[in-house]
Amino acid sequence: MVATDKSSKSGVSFTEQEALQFHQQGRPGKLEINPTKPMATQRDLSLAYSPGVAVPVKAIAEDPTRAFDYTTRGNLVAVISNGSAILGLGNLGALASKPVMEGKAVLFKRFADVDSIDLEVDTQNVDEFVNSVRYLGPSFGGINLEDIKAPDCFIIEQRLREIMDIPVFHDDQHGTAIIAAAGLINAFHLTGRDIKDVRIVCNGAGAAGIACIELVKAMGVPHENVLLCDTKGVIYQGREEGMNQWKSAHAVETDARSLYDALKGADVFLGVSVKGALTEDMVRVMAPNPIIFAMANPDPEITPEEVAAIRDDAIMATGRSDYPNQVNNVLGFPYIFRGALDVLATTINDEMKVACAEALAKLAREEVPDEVAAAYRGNRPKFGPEYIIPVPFDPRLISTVPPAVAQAAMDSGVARRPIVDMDAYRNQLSARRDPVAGTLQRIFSKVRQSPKRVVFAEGEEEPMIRAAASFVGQGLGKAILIGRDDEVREAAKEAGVDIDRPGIEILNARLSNRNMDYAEFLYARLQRAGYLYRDCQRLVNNDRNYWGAIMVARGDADAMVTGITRNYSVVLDTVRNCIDAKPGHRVIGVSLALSRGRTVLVADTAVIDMPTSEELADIAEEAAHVARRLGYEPRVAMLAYSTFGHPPGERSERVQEAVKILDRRRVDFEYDGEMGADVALNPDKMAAYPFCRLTGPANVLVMPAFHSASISTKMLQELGGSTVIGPLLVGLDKPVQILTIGAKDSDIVNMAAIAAYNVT
Ligand SMILES: NC(=O)C1=CN([C@@H]2O[C@H](COP(=O)(O)OP(=O)(O)OC[C@H]3O[C@@H](n4cnc5c(N)ncnc54)[C@H](OP(=O)(O)O)[C@@H]3O)[C@@H](O)[C@H]2O)C=CC1
Ligand SMILES: CC(=O)C(=O)O
Ligand SMILES: [Mg+2]
Repeated sequence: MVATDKSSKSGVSFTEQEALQFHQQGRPGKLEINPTKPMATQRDLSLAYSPGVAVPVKAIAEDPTRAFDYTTRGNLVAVISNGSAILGLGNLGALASKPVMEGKAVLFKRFADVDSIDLEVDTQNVDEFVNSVRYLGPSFGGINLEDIKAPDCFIIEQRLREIMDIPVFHDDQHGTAIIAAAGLINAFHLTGRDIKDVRIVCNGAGAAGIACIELVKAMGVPHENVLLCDTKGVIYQGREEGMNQWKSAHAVETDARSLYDALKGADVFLGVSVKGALTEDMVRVMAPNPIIFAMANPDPEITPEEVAAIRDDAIMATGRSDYPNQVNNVLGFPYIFRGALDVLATTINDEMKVACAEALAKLAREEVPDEVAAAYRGNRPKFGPEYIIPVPFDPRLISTVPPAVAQAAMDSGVARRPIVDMDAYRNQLSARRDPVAGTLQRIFSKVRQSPKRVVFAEGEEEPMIRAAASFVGQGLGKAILIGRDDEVREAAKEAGVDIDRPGIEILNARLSNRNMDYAEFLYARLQRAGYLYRDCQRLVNNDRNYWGAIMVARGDADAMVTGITRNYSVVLDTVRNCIDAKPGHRVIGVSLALSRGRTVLVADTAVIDMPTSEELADIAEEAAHVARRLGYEPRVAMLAYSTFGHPPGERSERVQEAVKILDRRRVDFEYDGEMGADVALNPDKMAAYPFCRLTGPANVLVMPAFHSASISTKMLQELGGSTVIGPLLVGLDKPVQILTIGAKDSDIVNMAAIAAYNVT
């Protein structure tokens, strides 16, 4: 396929082939199902399946609410579509809608830890669709209808809501309306408008359009102040063409016939139609300080650039993540369902929707605290025209929106299991956030604020090329691919990457005029280590890792990633021949192990084989420093097979001695040991040692030796389901990150960002 660049001025760009590759790589698609109970022994099987499973069966038969205790039902939402209105792409059928529905399912998981499965129902017949869904009630805690065209969606939703005793929510209607309402509340606030006086034009009289204007009218906008338009123009009283009962309900008496007519003097444009539907001429005739929400996906009715070119007084929002003010239902559905599921709500009613809109609007008006600022691109956002709505990555959403929704469900009498302790509930919600994404998001945001030039040393390798393109596409900086021009181009073609996009440079070391300088630089460092000038020349010319590391050492690049084709220790030796340790630091490897609700740093996972006590203390200091760079307040556990002297042994004594060294150094972080990993991580076990100086479970684990560090992180990854990032190489004077052989392009991008962020 021809590589078409889907780019925008704000940085995130990709080719069509990259989008396909993203979906194809690894397991095709975006989700898989994992068991939550062990299935290892005969006993496990007896409990999970016959005969043990009969016990919950009988319990549920006696009391159906027990299904929420013994099955996935309470946390499971189906995303169901027939593909009749896929985004703004039209009726492309059930199968073609699957990528969107899978996407929605993973967003449920990512943002609110709601398990979700997509179901594509292959019928365009309303009755058949209703009948396919109505009998699925026992399987799910909620039904999210998606991308079903109007007016069918109104009938389908209404019928299913009547029949089913779980929330049925057509997100394109209510999700969109809720988020748009939140944005409007704030835009009115900023422009000093009274909701009773505003004149709104909504283009698109489908699922999203009808729901948006119903909600704004419910909020106080007078009926006659809202003009609704569709492909035939304004919906006026008496119009006959292309009408249905839902449109008729919003027909008004007016002389306006076209969208242009309707927009003369209008305060608000709500676009839920198609790309390009709003023209510059139309924007010109709107009232001063117009509010323009161009929400069609994937491309808006008009772009912010186009609006900015003709007037500077508009408040502009789109449905896209790469512009300010993203009015997208992803801000709503994960949290609305989270709140609804957590109180076993029978439905999602208007009170819950309004509570969600108000909670979102309020959040955007609040000061952005430090730990949240990092989730926003560029500078810390401040409530204003460019920031009227929180961004999807705002980590506060999970602890603020579901409680508001749950409270509204309780107050309006639809909660089957009310929440007793709201504060405790908020804390539980925070722990549901995916820490992998949170940590990386923070790093990515920081790097975007000061983009770097990063060497991707193995420039002829396809994963490196894809990673370089993704790094540049995400606005993280410039990528320098080291390799022969024609080889890199050939590999880029295979990878579907537009290698000539701005921000990517191909550098052929052999042809560079810096060869001699670099060889001399290397010779000066290695001449007393048995290397001849010629050896250095050969290394510089032939070994891309030497070239890249010297570029970084000399300041010709800011950072480097490499390692997908060579052994870690070989690359590490190369790097150390070119770059020293930072003065006063020790070079070590720190791995980040991320599992649900928890991130721990493990050290040293890369360099020192059998550390002495002195070295263990150094490792603790380095790792604590990295923890702080990553935004964690370190609580360091010095690990051993023993805990506080028992059972005794030589390895444990070394660790005890390391603790004494840290005492003498008067370091400024919490540490203690020696202790076992269970004591370090489990507060109940730590409680058996009341003298332990850690104030909570450790988040930095210093291993007694390289082998235990390496073995334990690999086991965590393979058996424990943790994501392990690293080892990150820390303590070097200039940032270089080494990957493991066979790393995927997404791992490379993460490491490149970490290198650019410079954790040291
Ligand atoms: N940002 C967000 O969160 C969301 C955005 N959307 C976007 O909103 C749009 C509509 O989605 P949805 O309501 O589900 O789709 P529907 O198919 O239900 O409705 C589409 C509506 O748009 C109208 N329309 C199409 N082309 C034009 C045009 N050129 N000028 C005026 N009206 C037009 C149609 O008119 P007619 O009735 O005459 O056929 C119809 O009323 C899509 O682009 C979708 O991506 C949807 C949900 C959420
Ligand atoms: C965001 C969404 O649901 C849509 O565009 O259809
Ligand atoms: Mg949709």
